[in-house]
Formats: sequence, C-alpha cells, structure tokens
Amino acid sequence: MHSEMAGIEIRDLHLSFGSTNVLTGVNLTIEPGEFFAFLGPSGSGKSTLLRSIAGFGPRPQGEIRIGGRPVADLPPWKRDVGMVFQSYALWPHMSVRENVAFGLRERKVASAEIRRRVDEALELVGLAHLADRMPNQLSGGQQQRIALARTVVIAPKVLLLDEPLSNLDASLRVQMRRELLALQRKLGLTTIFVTHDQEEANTTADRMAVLDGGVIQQVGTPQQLYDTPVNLFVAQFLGTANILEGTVEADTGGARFRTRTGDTLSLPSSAGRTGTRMVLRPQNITLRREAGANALSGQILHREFLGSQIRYLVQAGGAEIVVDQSHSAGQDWFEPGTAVHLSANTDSAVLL
Ligand SMILES: Nc1ncnc2c1ncn2[C@@H]1O[C@H](COP(=O)(O)OP(=O)(O)OP(=O)(O)O)[C@@H](O)[C@H]1O
Repeated sequence: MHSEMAGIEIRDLHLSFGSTNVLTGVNLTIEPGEFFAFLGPSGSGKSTLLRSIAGFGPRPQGEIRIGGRPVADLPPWKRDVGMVFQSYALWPHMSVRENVAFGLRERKVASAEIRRRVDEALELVGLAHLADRMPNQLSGGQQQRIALARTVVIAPKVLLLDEPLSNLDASLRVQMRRELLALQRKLGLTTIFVTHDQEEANTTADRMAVLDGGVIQQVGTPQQLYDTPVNLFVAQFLGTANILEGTVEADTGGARFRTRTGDTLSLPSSAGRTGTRMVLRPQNITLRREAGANALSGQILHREFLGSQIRYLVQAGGAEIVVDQSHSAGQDWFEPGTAVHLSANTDSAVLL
C-alpha cells in the first residue's frame, strides 16, 4: 500500500454554529508523515476541527491545504482523506472482504486490483483469515481493525481518526493504540488522532494540539506540553499540576518565589523569571519531617496507597498540594494530621 505523504496547513480558521463560536483563529501546520493528536475536553472543538479538514459540516472561514492544495471548497471525497469514526460503521450485510472492497468498487477499480489491495489491507491489520466473516461475527477490536483496513485501502494522503478506540475496553485500547502507531509508521501516513484521553495522545503522538473553547492553547511534543505548559489550562489538563500563588522576589544572586503563606522557594539561576503562579508536579516534591532549605511547611490532609506510589494531599503554601512518593516495602507513612516540610525541586517548576 503506497501512500503519498502530505502535510496539512490550516490558516486562520473560524467556525460558528449560530451565535456560538466553535473554532476561533485556528492556525496549525502538520508535517508530512506526522502522527498528530487533537487533545481537549468534551466540547472543545476537536471533532469539529477534524471534520473541517475532512470536509464534513459547514465550510469554515479560512484556509485548509492538504499537500499544498487548497481543499476548503472541495467535497470530502476529493480531499484525499480517509476517516475512521468511533462507531466502526461497517456495512452489516456485507462480509469483511466486501466491506474493505467497497471504497475501491465505488472508485471503479478493476476487480483483480481490488482483490490484491483488499488482501494487502487485511494482511496489514492481521485479519486476512477473517475475510469471509460477517461484521457481527467479529469482536469490537476486530471491527475497528476492519474499519481501518477499509480506510487505508483507498490510499488516502491523510488519515483522520475520531476517537477510534473509545468503544473498546481498557486493555484492548492499549493494545490497539500500539497497533495503530505501528500501522501509521509502516504506511508513513500523515495522521490526526482526536482524543480526550491524555495518555492516548501522549503515547502515540509525535506532536499534539491542546484545545479549549475552540482555541488552540498550545502545540508541541507531549513532553514539551507537560514540562513547559504556557498557561494554567494546559498545565492542569496534562497530568496533575500543583499551583502555588505568590510573587517573585530578588534574592542574593538570584530570585525566589514567595507563597501567600510567606514560605519562599529559590528559583534556579537560569531564571530571570516572572509570574504569579508556580506549577509544581507531584513527583518534584519530597516530604520530610525536618525543616530544610527550599521547603514549604505543611500538614498532611489525606493519603492514598496506589501500589508503586503513595499519593498525599498536603495543606501548604495556601493550597492543597498533591505529592507522590514512591513506595517501598516496610517504609513508614505520614499519617493525616502530621506536620511536614515539602522540599521542592524548582529546576522543573514553571512560572505563569
Ligand atoms: N451541528 C452543530 N450545531 C450546533 N452546535 C454544534 C454542532 N456540532 C458541534 N456543536 C458544538 O460545537 C462545540 C464543539 O463540539 P465538538 O464535537 O467539536 O467538540 P469535541 O471537542 O470533539 O467534543 P467531544 O469530545 O465531546 O466529541 C460543542 O459546544 C458542540 O455543542
């Protein structure tokens, strides 16, 4: 299956339904061959943006180019895109083979070539042995693989996936996301994956865009977005973020952050930083019984045993702070009510 790689460029896209702005000022460049994710909460506009690229729904204002070609005024079937939906939407009265062949028949491809390409697509998703089954004789995961085969068989330039794993149970989702990534790498197909599940985006995407309220909040690799969020929304949407409010003050030879409760944390010398909020991840804080430099004083509110980790909720610095401590057998725990000191690794802290 030979797919031509095509990049996607979106310039100044706007879309409203009635008086509701669903997409506002969307600008985005997706590289040829990239696995890209749209991540955001329900209603943030992920599906609407994907559907705009596919050509479904009302025409948005602005420009969309696929492989350099303007497509905003073209119908879906002229855009060289293949789309896979959450509901597999296989034809129930057709066998697996007929389902996969359907798009090629519509395109009047010669029957010998249809057979060859369908075999190849079924081989690709590992289901050649089920070619003669009917969809209702397949598991959910198998049906979704057939839906994928049916889409890639037409050799689209871009693969658009709208929450394709949402109907599968948790362990199958993990397996399928690996298969999806392997398939994408094999075909080198520019792919956009819509999900509200950050783990799904983090584990598959080369880069992703986080959306909220129809606006792209930030674009980057999963690690860039986690380590250097540009705003509170991104910080809190990706993993657990502790937010301390306070002010940056000059300190001998550097700067420090003073919390609302008066504790201070020194900032790395690379700083020259400004901001009124400090984002600290749970794994960058260590709990100690004794006071020390670069620590907040606090009190344990709650404790959860998670197996490999113990998660504490601690009142400190004017906030409720989540701290994850790795667990080893025989280790003593902090009981709720205990006075503690939270030693912070501010090298990885982000000021907003
Ligand atoms: N046809 C429509 N008419 C009116 N409003 C719509 C229509 N389609 C979507 N919307 C609204 O647009 C907003 C974005 O919807 P969209 O489906 O793109 O969000 P999403 O991020 O994909 O959410 P989800 O994860 O729940 O699918 C929502 O507020 C939704 O109610």
